[in-house]
Amino acid sequence: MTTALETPASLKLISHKLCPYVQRAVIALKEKGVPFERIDIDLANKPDWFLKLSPLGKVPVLVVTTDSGEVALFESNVICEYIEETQGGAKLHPADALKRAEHRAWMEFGSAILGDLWGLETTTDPATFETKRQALVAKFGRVEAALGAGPYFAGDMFSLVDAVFAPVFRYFDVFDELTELGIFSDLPKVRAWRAELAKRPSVRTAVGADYPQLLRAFLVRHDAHLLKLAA
Ligand SMILES: N[C@@H](CCC(=O)N[C@@H](CS)C(=O)NCC(=O)O)C(=O)O
Repeated sequence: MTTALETPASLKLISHKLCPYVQRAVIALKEKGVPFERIDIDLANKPDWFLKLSPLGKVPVLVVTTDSGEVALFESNVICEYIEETQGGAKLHPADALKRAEHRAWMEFGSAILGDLWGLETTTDPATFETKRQALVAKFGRVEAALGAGPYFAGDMFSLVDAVFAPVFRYFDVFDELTELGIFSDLPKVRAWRAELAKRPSVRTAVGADYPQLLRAFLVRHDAHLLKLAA
């Protein structure tokens, strides 16, 4: 069935520079070569127009304008799926339904693992910090076990799983450096995958060379207790 939504006239991504959920949508758009407008907002002082658009008050939101009007899509994985379904360019999902479902499951995993990190960020107790750290190490161990020969999650094909995990790794790298999480030391396939993702032009544009510096400053400002835990 063809609907008006399948031919958007314009795409506007409501964004925050440091948000790894936004970055996965940017990567998908860049991989497809789709023109879009990016509007950064201040999450500490959300504008009213944004709160009207975003049911959860979270970025990203993709505002899709068609002949019938505007639709504000939220949830980054849903946005990525919409981009994949409606835009030409390289395919970012496998053609096989079972493989595609597997990929979607790993996209969810990539979101959940970010949530686990944020649970750890708010911890002030060293014992809880260590328990959560070990849980993360175990989860990345599952990622290691799921990886094949590379260079990407699905071999030669860059997919939405790669788009989801590339910003996750960039986020963890900064966090790892500040707190000595030591998550990746025994995970050679994850390390190799992470290095390949960092080279990808879409990832470099979406995450930006200044990202580690900006995120580090943000974490130090908002999560100063972590530095004490790591000391
Ligand atoms: N499940 C959401 C998560 C998005 C999310 O947590 N975004 C954060 C920034 S990285 C946000 O907007 N936080 C603002 C808030 O919660 O007030 C998605 O995948 O899009």
